[in-house]
Amino acid sequence: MGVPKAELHVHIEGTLEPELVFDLARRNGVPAPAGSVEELRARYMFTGLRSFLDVYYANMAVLRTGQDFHDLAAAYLARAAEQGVRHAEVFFDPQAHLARGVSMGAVVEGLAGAADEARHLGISADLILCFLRDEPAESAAEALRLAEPFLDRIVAVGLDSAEAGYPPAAFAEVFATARAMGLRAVAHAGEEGPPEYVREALDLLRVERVDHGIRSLEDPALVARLRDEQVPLTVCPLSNVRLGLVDAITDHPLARMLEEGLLATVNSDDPAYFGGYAGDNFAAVRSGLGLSDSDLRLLAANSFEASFLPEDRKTDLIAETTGWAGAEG
Ligand code: HPA
Ligand SMILES: [Zn+2]
Repeated sequence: MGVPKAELHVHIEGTLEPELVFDLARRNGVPAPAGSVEELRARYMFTGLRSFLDVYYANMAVLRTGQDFHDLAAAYLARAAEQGVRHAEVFFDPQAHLARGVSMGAVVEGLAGAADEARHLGISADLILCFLRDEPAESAAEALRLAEPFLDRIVAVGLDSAEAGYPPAAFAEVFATARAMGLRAVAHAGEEGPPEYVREALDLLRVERVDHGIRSLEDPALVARLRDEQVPLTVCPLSNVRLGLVDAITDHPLARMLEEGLLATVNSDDPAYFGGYAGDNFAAVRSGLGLSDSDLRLLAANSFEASFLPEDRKTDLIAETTGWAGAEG
Protein backbone atom coordinates (compact mmCIF):
# COMPACT_ATOMS: atom_id res chain seq x y z
CA MET A 1 0.00 0.00 0.00
CA GLY A 2 2.83 2.43 0.83
CA VAL A 3 2.73 5.79 2.58
CA PRO A 4 -0.57 7.74 2.21
CA LYS A 5 0.04 10.33 -0.49
CA ALA A 6 -1.51 12.68 -3.03
CA GLU A 7 -0.74 12.38 -6.72
CA LEU A 8 -0.49 15.85 -8.28
CA HIS A 9 1.02 15.06 -11.68
CA VAL A 10 -0.69 12.38 -13.71
CA HIS A 11 -2.12 12.70 -17.23
CA ILE A 12 -5.26 10.58 -17.40
CA GLU A 13 -4.50 9.78 -21.05
CA GLY A 14 -1.08 8.56 -19.86
CA THR A 15 -2.78 5.92 -17.71
CA LEU A 16 -4.19 4.22 -20.83
CA GLU A 17 -2.69 0.73 -20.58
CA PRO A 18 -2.12 -1.22 -23.84
CA GLU A 19 -4.79 -3.77 -22.88
CA LEU A 20 -7.39 -0.99 -22.55
CA VAL A 21 -6.27 0.51 -25.90
CA PHE A 22 -7.27 -2.79 -27.56
CA ASP A 23 -10.52 -3.19 -25.56
CA LEU A 24 -11.64 0.32 -26.53
CA ALA A 25 -10.59 -0.07 -30.19
CA ARG A 26 -12.79 -3.19 -30.36
CA ARG A 27 -15.72 -1.58 -28.49
CA ASN A 28 -15.66 1.52 -30.71
CA GLY A 29 -14.92 -0.22 -34.01
CA VAL A 30 -11.81 1.89 -34.61
CA PRO A 31 -8.42 0.53 -35.76
CA ALA A 32 -6.00 -0.50 -33.02
CA PRO A 33 -2.65 1.31 -33.30
CA ALA A 34 -0.65 -1.98 -33.43
CA GLY A 35 -1.13 -5.68 -34.19
CA SER A 36 -1.00 -6.80 -30.55
CA VAL A 37 -0.57 -5.60 -26.97
CA GLU A 38 3.02 -6.89 -27.02
CA GLU A 39 3.81 -5.10 -30.26
CA LEU A 40 2.41 -1.84 -28.87
CA ARG A 41 4.31 -2.14 -25.60
CA ALA A 42 7.53 -2.83 -27.53
CA ARG A 43 7.26 0.68 -29.03
CA TYR A 44 7.60 2.28 -25.59
CA MET A 45 11.30 3.07 -26.06
CA PHE A 46 11.49 6.85 -26.10
CA THR A 47 14.32 9.14 -27.19
CA GLY A 48 12.76 12.27 -25.66
CA LEU A 49 9.48 14.03 -24.89
CA ARG A 50 8.47 14.42 -28.56
CA SER A 51 8.98 10.73 -29.36
CA PHE A 52 6.80 9.81 -26.37
CA LEU A 53 4.08 12.34 -27.25
CA ASP A 54 3.76 10.87 -30.77
CA VAL A 55 2.77 7.48 -29.29
CA TYR A 56 0.65 9.08 -26.53
CA TYR A 57 -1.49 11.10 -28.98
CA ALA A 58 -1.82 8.20 -31.43
CA ASN A 59 -3.06 5.79 -28.73
CA MET A 60 -5.68 8.17 -27.32
CA ALA A 61 -7.57 8.01 -30.63
CA VAL A 62 -9.43 4.96 -29.19
CA LEU A 63 -11.09 7.24 -26.56
CA ARG A 64 -14.43 8.23 -28.10
CA THR A 65 -17.27 8.25 -25.54
CA GLY A 66 -18.04 9.40 -22.04
CA GLN A 67 -18.01 5.72 -21.02
CA ASP A 68 -14.45 5.38 -22.35
CA PHE A 69 -13.25 8.31 -20.21
CA HIS A 70 -15.13 6.88 -17.24
CA ASP A 71 -13.51 3.46 -17.65
CA LEU A 72 -10.05 5.00 -18.10
CA ALA A 73 -10.34 7.05 -14.89
CA ALA A 74 -11.94 4.18 -12.93
CA ALA A 75 -8.98 1.91 -13.80
CA TYR A 76 -6.43 4.58 -12.83
CA LEU A 77 -8.13 5.47 -9.53
CA ALA A 78 -8.38 1.80 -8.50
CA ARG A 79 -4.65 1.26 -9.16
CA ALA A 80 -3.67 4.51 -7.48
CA ALA A 81 -5.75 3.67 -4.39
CA GLU A 82 -3.99 0.28 -4.18
CA GLN A 83 -0.67 2.17 -4.02
CA GLY A 84 -1.73 4.44 -1.16
CA VAL A 85 -2.92 7.47 -3.16
CA ARG A 86 -5.63 9.17 -1.07
CA HIS A 87 -6.18 12.14 -3.39
CA ALA A 88 -5.34 12.77 -7.06
CA GLU A 89 -5.35 15.97 -9.10
CA VAL A 90 -5.61 14.61 -12.61
CA PHE A 91 -4.63 16.35 -15.87
CA PHE A 92 -6.67 15.93 -19.02
CA ASP A 93 -5.99 17.24 -22.55
CA PRO A 94 -9.39 18.32 -23.98
CA GLN A 95 -7.98 19.91 -27.15
CA ALA A 96 -6.68 16.51 -28.26
CA HIS A 97 -10.18 15.03 -27.85
CA LEU A 98 -12.13 17.97 -29.29
CA ALA A 99 -9.98 17.60 -32.44
CA ARG A 100 -11.44 14.07 -32.89
CA GLY A 101 -15.02 15.29 -32.42
CA VAL A 102 -15.37 14.20 -28.76
CA SER A 103 -17.33 16.77 -26.73
CA MET A 104 -16.02 18.53 -23.61
CA GLY A 105 -19.08 17.19 -21.75
CA ALA A 106 -18.28 13.55 -22.61
CA VAL A 107 -14.71 13.98 -21.39
CA VAL A 108 -15.42 15.87 -18.15
CA GLU A 109 -18.56 14.00 -17.15
CA GLY A 110 -16.95 10.63 -17.88
CA LEU A 111 -13.90 11.44 -15.75
CA ALA A 112 -15.88 13.14 -12.97
CA GLY A 113 -18.36 10.26 -12.74
CA ALA A 114 -15.50 7.82 -12.13
CA ALA A 115 -14.07 10.16 -9.50
CA ASP A 116 -17.39 10.19 -7.63
CA GLU A 117 -17.59 6.39 -7.67
CA ALA A 118 -13.97 5.95 -6.52
CA ARG A 119 -14.69 7.66 -3.19
CA HIS A 120 -15.69 4.27 -1.75
CA LEU A 121 -12.09 3.15 -2.39
CA GLY A 122 -10.83 5.92 -0.09
CA ILE A 123 -9.53 8.15 -2.89
CA SER A 124 -10.77 11.59 -3.98
CA ALA A 125 -9.96 13.21 -7.32
CA ASP A 126 -10.14 16.63 -8.94
CA LEU A 127 -9.56 17.55 -12.58
CA ILE A 128 -6.98 19.92 -14.10
CA LEU A 129 -7.72 21.10 -17.63
CA CYS A 130 -4.43 21.29 -19.54
CA PHE A 131 -3.80 23.49 -22.53
CA LEU A 132 -1.50 22.16 -25.27
CA ARG A 133 1.43 24.60 -25.53
CA ASP A 134 2.29 23.47 -29.07
CA GLU A 135 -1.15 24.62 -30.25
CA PRO A 136 -2.11 28.33 -30.62
CA ALA A 137 -3.35 30.25 -27.56
CA GLU A 138 -6.69 30.81 -29.39
CA SER A 139 -7.29 27.05 -29.30
CA ALA A 140 -6.64 27.07 -25.54
CA ALA A 141 -9.12 29.94 -25.10
CA GLU A 142 -11.74 27.99 -27.05
CA ALA A 143 -11.21 24.92 -24.83
CA LEU A 144 -11.65 27.11 -21.73
CA ARG A 145 -14.86 28.57 -23.17
CA LEU A 146 -16.23 25.07 -23.85
CA ALA A 147 -15.36 24.05 -20.27
CA GLU A 148 -17.41 26.84 -18.69
CA PRO A 149 -20.54 24.69 -18.08
CA PHE A 150 -18.37 22.16 -16.23
CA LEU A 151 -16.30 24.44 -14.00
CA ASP A 152 -17.73 22.91 -10.84
CA ARG A 153 -15.84 19.72 -11.78
CA ILE A 154 -12.50 21.39 -12.61
CA VAL A 155 -10.09 22.71 -9.98
CA ALA A 156 -7.32 24.22 -12.12
CA VAL A 157 -5.78 24.81 -15.52
CA GLY A 158 -2.39 23.49 -16.59
CA LEU A 159 -0.01 23.62 -19.56
CA ASP A 160 1.54 20.54 -21.18
CA SER A 161 2.79 18.89 -24.41
CA ALA A 162 6.07 19.65 -26.25
CA GLU A 163 7.95 22.22 -24.18
CA ALA A 164 11.17 23.26 -26.00
CA GLY A 165 10.41 26.23 -28.25
CA TYR A 166 7.01 26.85 -26.63
CA PRO A 167 7.56 29.28 -23.74
CA PRO A 168 4.72 29.96 -21.28
CA ALA A 169 4.41 33.67 -22.23
CA ALA A 170 1.98 32.98 -25.10
CA PHE A 171 -0.60 31.69 -22.57
CA ALA A 172 -0.58 34.63 -20.13
CA GLU A 173 -3.97 35.91 -21.25
CA VAL A 174 -5.83 32.58 -21.18
CA PHE A 175 -4.35 31.81 -17.74
CA ALA A 176 -5.51 35.23 -16.50
CA THR A 177 -9.01 34.48 -17.79
CA ALA A 178 -8.99 31.08 -16.09
CA ARG A 179 -7.84 32.58 -12.77
CA ALA A 180 -10.58 35.22 -13.02
CA MET A 181 -13.07 32.33 -13.34
CA GLY A 182 -11.84 31.01 -9.98
CA LEU A 183 -9.59 28.24 -11.31
CA ARG A 184 -6.18 27.54 -9.78
CA ALA A 185 -3.13 27.41 -12.07
CA VAL A 186 -0.19 25.06 -12.64
CA ALA A 187 2.14 24.53 -15.62
CA HIS A 188 4.77 22.11 -16.89
CA ALA A 189 8.06 24.01 -16.95
CA GLY A 190 11.72 23.06 -16.70
CA GLU A 191 11.16 19.46 -17.87
CA GLU A 192 13.03 19.84 -21.18
CA GLY A 193 12.73 23.65 -21.30
CA PRO A 194 15.21 26.05 -19.63
CA PRO A 195 14.95 27.65 -16.15
CA GLU A 196 13.64 30.82 -17.85
CA TYR A 197 10.39 28.95 -18.63
CA VAL A 198 9.96 28.27 -14.88
CA ARG A 199 10.29 32.00 -14.18
CA GLU A 200 7.76 32.78 -16.92
CA ALA A 201 5.31 30.25 -15.51
CA LEU A 202 5.60 31.94 -12.08
CA ASP A 203 5.63 35.57 -13.24
CA LEU A 204 3.42 35.55 -16.34
CA LEU A 205 1.03 32.63 -15.73
CA ARG A 206 1.08 33.12 -11.94
CA VAL A 207 1.07 29.37 -11.31
CA GLU A 208 0.87 27.96 -7.79
CA ARG A 209 2.86 24.80 -8.63
CA VAL A 210 5.47 23.94 -11.24
CA ASP A 211 5.17 20.54 -12.93
CA HIS A 212 8.60 18.86 -13.23
CA GLY A 213 10.84 21.93 -12.72
CA ILE A 214 13.97 19.76 -12.57
CA ARG A 215 15.99 22.10 -14.81
CA SER A 216 15.51 24.86 -12.19
CA LEU A 217 18.59 23.36 -10.52
CA GLU A 218 20.74 24.87 -13.30
CA ASP A 219 19.96 28.36 -11.93
CA PRO A 220 20.98 29.04 -8.29
CA ALA A 221 18.94 32.26 -8.05
CA LEU A 222 15.83 30.39 -9.18
CA VAL A 223 16.50 27.61 -6.67
CA ALA A 224 16.69 30.26 -3.92
CA ARG A 225 13.38 31.75 -5.04
CA LEU A 226 11.64 28.34 -5.20
CA ARG A 227 12.92 27.59 -1.69
CA ASP A 228 12.02 31.00 -0.23
CA GLU A 229 8.53 30.98 -1.73
CA GLN A 230 8.10 27.22 -1.11
CA VAL A 231 6.78 26.73 -4.63
CA PRO A 232 5.73 23.08 -4.97
CA LEU A 233 7.44 21.05 -7.72
CA THR A 234 5.68 17.92 -8.98
CA VAL A 235 8.62 15.68 -9.84
CA CYS A 236 8.19 12.49 -11.91
CA PRO A 237 11.29 10.31 -11.44
CA LEU A 238 10.51 7.30 -13.67
CA SER A 239 9.26 9.63 -16.42
CA ASN A 240 12.51 11.63 -16.35
CA VAL A 241 14.55 8.44 -16.75
CA ARG A 242 12.37 6.94 -19.50
CA LEU A 243 12.46 10.19 -21.50
CA GLY A 244 16.25 10.41 -21.16
CA LEU A 245 16.19 13.69 -19.19
CA VAL A 246 18.03 11.97 -16.33
CA ASP A 247 20.54 9.16 -17.09
CA ALA A 248 19.48 6.76 -14.32
CA ILE A 249 17.27 6.73 -11.24
CA THR A 250 20.46 6.70 -9.12
CA ASP A 251 21.35 10.12 -10.65
CA HIS A 252 17.92 11.67 -10.17
CA PRO A 253 18.08 15.25 -8.78
CA LEU A 254 15.23 14.64 -6.29
CA ALA A 255 17.70 14.04 -3.45
CA ARG A 256 19.41 17.35 -4.22
CA MET A 257 16.05 19.12 -4.38
CA LEU A 258 15.25 17.91 -0.84
CA GLU A 259 18.72 18.94 0.37
CA GLU A 260 18.10 22.42 -1.09
CA GLY A 261 14.88 22.67 0.95
CA LEU A 262 12.56 22.65 -2.09
CA LEU A 263 8.95 21.55 -1.71
CA ALA A 264 9.25 18.51 -4.00
CA THR A 265 6.63 15.81 -4.52
CA VAL A 266 6.83 12.42 -6.29
CA ASN A 267 4.39 11.53 -9.07
CA SER A 268 3.92 9.16 -12.02
CA ASP A 269 3.21 11.48 -15.05
CA ASP A 270 2.18 8.79 -17.59
CA PRO A 271 2.30 5.52 -15.67
CA ALA A 272 1.13 3.27 -18.53
CA TYR A 273 4.21 4.38 -20.50
CA PHE A 274 6.95 5.02 -17.95
CA GLY A 275 7.02 1.87 -15.86
CA GLY A 276 4.89 2.59 -12.84
CA TYR A 277 2.26 4.32 -10.76
CA ALA A 278 2.78 6.66 -7.79
CA GLY A 279 3.82 3.94 -5.34
CA ASP A 280 6.27 2.52 -7.90
CA ASN A 281 7.86 5.97 -8.19
CA PHE A 282 8.19 6.18 -4.39
CA ALA A 283 9.78 2.70 -4.36
CA ALA A 284 12.16 3.66 -7.19
CA VAL A 285 13.51 6.77 -5.43
CA ARG A 286 13.67 4.95 -2.12
CA SER A 287 15.97 2.26 -3.48
CA GLY A 288 17.66 4.32 -6.24
CA LEU A 289 18.53 7.30 -4.05
CA GLY A 290 18.69 5.53 -0.68
CA LEU A 291 15.90 7.64 0.81
CA SER A 292 14.83 6.92 4.39
CA ASP A 293 11.33 6.36 5.72
CA SER A 294 11.39 9.91 7.08
CA ASP A 295 12.27 11.23 3.57
CA LEU A 296 9.26 9.32 2.22
CA ARG A 297 7.05 10.77 4.98
CA LEU A 298 8.28 14.27 4.05
CA LEU A 299 7.56 13.69 0.33
CA ALA A 300 4.09 12.40 1.16
CA ALA A 301 3.35 15.31 3.53
CA ASN A 302 4.59 17.69 0.81
CA SER A 303 2.12 16.14 -1.64
CA PHE A 304 -0.83 16.97 0.61
CA GLU A 305 0.59 20.40 1.46
CA ALA A 306 0.96 21.20 -2.28
CA SER A 307 -2.55 19.97 -3.16
CA PHE A 308 -5.62 22.11 -3.73
CA LEU A 309 -7.48 20.35 -0.89
CA PRO A 310 -9.16 22.42 1.86
CA GLU A 311 -6.84 23.15 4.81
CA ASP A 312 -8.69 20.91 7.28
CA ARG A 313 -8.42 17.86 4.99
CA LYS A 314 -4.73 18.60 4.35
CA THR A 315 -4.10 18.62 8.09
CA ASP A 316 -5.86 15.25 8.56
CA LEU A 317 -3.98 13.62 5.69
CA ILE A 318 -0.59 15.00 6.77
CA ALA A 319 -1.27 13.47 10.20
CA GLU A 320 -1.72 10.10 8.44
CA THR A 321 1.76 10.36 6.91
CA THR A 322 3.24 10.98 10.37
CA GLY A 323 1.52 7.82 11.62
CA TRP A 324 2.75 5.66 8.73
CA ALA A 325 4.79 2.74 10.10
CA GLY A 326 7.47 2.78 7.34
CA ALA A 327 8.34 0.65 4.33
CA GLU A 328 9.26 -2.36 6.45
CA GLY A 329 6.39 -1.82 8.88
O1 HPA B 1 5.61 14.45 -19.51
C1 HPA B 1 4.89 15.22 -20.19
N1 HPA B 1 5.34 16.44 -20.52
C2 HPA B 1 4.63 17.29 -21.23
N2 HPA B 1 3.42 16.99 -21.71
C3 HPA B 1 2.91 15.80 -21.42
N3 HPA B 1 1.73 15.27 -21.77
C4 HPA B 1 1.68 14.05 -21.23
N4 HPA B 1 2.81 13.78 -20.58
C5 HPA B 1 3.61 14.88 -20.68
ZN1 LIG C 1 3.38 15.68 -17.23
